[in-house]
Order: sequence, then structure tokens, then C-alpha cells
Amino acid sequence: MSIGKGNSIILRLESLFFQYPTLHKEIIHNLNLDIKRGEIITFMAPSGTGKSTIFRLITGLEQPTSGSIYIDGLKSDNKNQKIGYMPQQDLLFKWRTILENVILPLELKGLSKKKRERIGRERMEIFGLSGTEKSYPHQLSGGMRQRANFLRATLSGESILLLDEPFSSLDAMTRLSMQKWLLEQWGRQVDHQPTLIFVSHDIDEALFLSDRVIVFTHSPLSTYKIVDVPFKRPRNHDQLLTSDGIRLKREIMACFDWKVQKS
Ligand SMILES: Nc1ncnc2c1ncn2[C@@H]1O[C@H](COP(=O)(O)OP(=O)(O)OP(=O)(O)O)[C@@H](O)[C@H]1O
Repeated sequence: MSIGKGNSIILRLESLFFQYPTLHKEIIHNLNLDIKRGEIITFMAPSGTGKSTIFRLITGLEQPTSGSIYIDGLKSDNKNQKIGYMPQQDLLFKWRTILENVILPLELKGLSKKKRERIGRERMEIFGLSGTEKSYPHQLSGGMRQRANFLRATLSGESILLLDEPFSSLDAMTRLSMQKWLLEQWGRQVDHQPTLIFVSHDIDEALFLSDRVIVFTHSPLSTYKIVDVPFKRPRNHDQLLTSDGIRLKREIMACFDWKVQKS
């Protein structure tokens, strides 16, 4: 079944239910959510309630107990290849150079060595990674490694990128500059602006990055509050200190007064 390719909805979760077979509690209960093409979204909910599980369902690593996931109009199956994924901790292969790491998606697509290295070098320059082509991951700072991870995710060429707390391991200053940097890179991709879906525990980060923040209000994940973020792009962190910024923070904080179902 299809919801119509070319529709402005790029991701639809429809009547979604999920429970791990080994876990007594349900994680997702009748979740319905539409995400538009090119949006930047952040999912927020307390730890351990199932945000990463939603990502595992979208990537096809887990199958819903019932319900459907539509990606770009098509009902997804477990062989879905249309998702780029950037995990919480960097997953760069330590035995590969940075160039070899970032061009991995092009290698998997079968591009010649010459072509993938040319594209990789060009993109590394844009992403501020020139000079690290022959370095190994352990030789780079945390911020640089996350740049390489983000570059690898964008080279997957997919229209949806899932970013699971991508900055959580970074210090506060690096984190702020990485948020700004990531929005700048996203803004440059005029022809192919992917839909970005973040998981974050950080209210400021969610407000700085997102068009909409989806704050789940119960466990199992089912209902949520949508907080629309009206700040114009390009953004700066000062916007968070305005009366609008403070009002939005209060709105999100008010959603966190909820009880987690015991397992
Ligand atoms: N493969 C699995 N098998 C069984 N239970 C699992 C599995 N993966 C996760 N869980 C459990 O499912 C629940 C939701 O986990 P999940 O990682 O999705 O939460 P989260 O909201 O992303 O957490 P965090 O914010 O801490 O990363 C937790 O209770 C977790 O222990």
C-alpha cells in the first residue's frame, strides 16, 4: 500500500505498536506521527522509554508488533535502505582512515575507488575535514570524529537522517559549535535537504536545531505534544534567551511531569 510518492509527508508512523519479546512492558502503543519532507525534528522523552527503539523500527532493525511505517510514500519493509543513521557514539572503524570511513556508503553502492575517493575528498573539504584523510579515528578530537560521522551519514544520499544524541559525548563548547556547524551544512544542501530527526535530552539543543520538537507525554510511547519552533534560520544561540525562547523552554519542561510505567 502507498500513501502517494511525492507527498510532502516523508515519514508516517501509523497505528504503531511494539514490544520486545523478552520485555514485559510495551514500548510503543498506537503511535501515529507524520513528518514532512525537509523538516528538522527532535524526539524528547525520559531515558529508557523507547526513543532509540523508534529509530530501530524506522531503520528496519526491529519489526512493529502491528501497524505500519511509510517512507516516502511506500510501506517500509525490513530491507529498507533509504535511511541514513548517525548513532550516539561514533562508529568509525578504527582500522580505516577517515577518508576510507566516510566513503563507506559509496563503496557499498559500488562506486569505483577513484570516483568515491574524489567525492570523499571534495566533501571532506566542505565539512572542514581536509588534512585528516589519512588519519585514523583515534587521532581526531571528538568533534572532528562526529563531523566525519555526519559526513558519512550524508554520503548515504538518503532523504531521512536519524541522529541519536549525536553530540552527547562532547563538551559544552564543542557541542554548541557542532550544533551550529551541522545546521550550516544542512542549509548548504539546497537541492537535497534531508529530513533530520534527532533524539536529544537537551531542551536548548532541541529548540536550537528543530522546526518541531515532539515531546512524548506517556510511557508506552503513544501521545505527544508538538512544540513548533518559530525561530528564523540561520539561527544563533541568543534566540534561546529571548522571551520566546524562554516560553518554549517552559512549554517543553511542563511536558516532563509524567510517570514512567514500571516493568
Ligand atoms: N534488544 C532489546 N531487547 C529487550 N529490551 C530492550 C532492547 N533494546 C532496548 N530494550 C529496552 O527497551 C526500553 C527502551 O529502550 P531504548 O533504548 O529505546 O530507550 P531510549 O529512550 O532510547 O533510552 P536512552 O534515552 O537512555 O537512550 C528500555 O527499557 C530498554 O532496556
